[in-house]
Amino acid sequence: MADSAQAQKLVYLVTGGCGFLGEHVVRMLLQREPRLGELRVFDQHLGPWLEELKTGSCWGSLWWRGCGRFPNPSQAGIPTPAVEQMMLVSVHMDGSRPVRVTAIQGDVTQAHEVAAAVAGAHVVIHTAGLVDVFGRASPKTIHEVNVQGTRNVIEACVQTGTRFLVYTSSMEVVGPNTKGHPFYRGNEDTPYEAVHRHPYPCSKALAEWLVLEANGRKVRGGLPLVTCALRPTGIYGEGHQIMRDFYRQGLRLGGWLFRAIPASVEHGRVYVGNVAWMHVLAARELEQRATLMGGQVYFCYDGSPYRSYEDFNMEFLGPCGLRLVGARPLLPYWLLVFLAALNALLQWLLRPLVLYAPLLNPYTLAVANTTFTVSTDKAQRHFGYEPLFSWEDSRTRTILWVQAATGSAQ
Ligand SMILES: NC(=O)C1=CN([C@@H]2O[C@H](COP(=O)(O)OP(=O)(O)OC[C@H]3O[C@@H](n4cnc5c(N)ncnc54)[C@H](O)[C@@H]3O)[C@@H](O)[C@H]2O)C=CC1
Ligand SMILES: C[C@H](CCCC(C)(C)O)[C@H]1CC[C@H]2[C@@H]3[C@H](O)CC4=CC(=O)CC[C@]4(C)[C@H]3CC[C@]12C
Repeated sequence: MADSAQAQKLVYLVTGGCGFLGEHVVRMLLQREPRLGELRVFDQHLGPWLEELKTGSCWGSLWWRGCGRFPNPSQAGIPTPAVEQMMLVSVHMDGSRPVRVTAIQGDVTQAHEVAAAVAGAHVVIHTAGLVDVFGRASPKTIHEVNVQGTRNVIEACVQTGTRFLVYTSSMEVVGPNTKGHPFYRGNEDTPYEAVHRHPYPCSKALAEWLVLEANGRKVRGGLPLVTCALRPTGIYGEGHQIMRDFYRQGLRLGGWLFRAIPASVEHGRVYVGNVAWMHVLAARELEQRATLMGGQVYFCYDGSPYRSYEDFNMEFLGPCGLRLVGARPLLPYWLLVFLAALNALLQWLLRPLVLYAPLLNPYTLAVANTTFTVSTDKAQRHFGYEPLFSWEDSRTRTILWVQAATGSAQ
């Protein structure tokens, strides 16, 4: 954004701002976005950590809960959302100047709630999504949140005049595909047959397409919308629930995990702090580099090593006392396929009675068992991204989190 606007304070909205990635994006913006004037955190479930922002702030006295009014609602004739909100005032980590943080409890599937939250924002970072590959939610719900929710965000930008939209997509919009073709250290231009059947990747692919297609649409006031999509591979780091689940599973099994996937199958992983940093940089650079970045996709990458899903997890779980048994998978692949199919059948049979959603199902097995890694520098070339955290830092931070989250610190 223009130099003359150096002093201009920008309003950012982060949807899904209380999720695993969203929280890191919010904290990163507060720490590293000098032009941040107001930060709106929109989520269906507001996290208690938002209140820590207030505690950590010397401006902490200004705080309302359930005030029911949004600061800038009438700007585009948008009604205020009938949701609980809280406002608090926080500061940058360097204590330089205040930033207003507004937490908005809302649902992206509700167009009026999204429009009210977007009104007056300069930039929207849309990370909210239903991440479900285990069959916990129905395909319809996944579609509503991921596709209709994204459509609502785009329409809200157009209606209210917000020009910059960064969408959190996923590697899953590319693959692994249903045929199990490997994607070996590919980039954004690598040809690949992207064929999906599972509701989650289908929804992410459709939502990404909507976002990219919206690039260039005229927003209220006549200027063009500028959009881009970031595609993380498997994200890890502080707050990664599946990592914690694997740790607990290992503890239940006496400190052992059993190899199910060959070590030669590479699964792309990226540290959450770097994914968040990439979002902040992309959002910052969208105006200045609109022609270059508008309508583009970027894989998220950093210096995390290429490993199998299980070997990668052991980088963190090993130092927490777990061991991975077997240089090769202990069970033959056909048996895993059978067990995954059995799980799917049980899920279907039990659905009227109870939700049975184990980690192993035909889809997760196929993803874990198909090489999918990226090697690219597109984000560096287009908007100057360099990972903020080295592999060593990312690893240490994640280990400390697993230890703290599970009480395994020695
Ligand atoms: N976790 C991963 O490995 C990857 C995640 N992604 C994408 O990153 C984004 C964030 O994912 P995570 O942080 O892992 O998931 P998460 O589940 O921790 O966070 C998603 C957030 O969105 C919120 N949300 C869900 N439905 C909502 C609704 N209807 N209205 C408002 N908020 C709603 C949730 O409350 C949650 O706070 C998602 O869009 C996901 O598709 C992409 C690649 C990899
Ligand atoms: C849960 C899977 C591991 C199961 C191992 C098994 C079959 C031996 O029990 C996870 C393996 C790969 C994960 C996915 C991958 O990292 C890509 C993703 C991207 C997203 O956008 C959302 C999450 C996920 C689908 C992720 C989900 C867990 C795995 C399938």
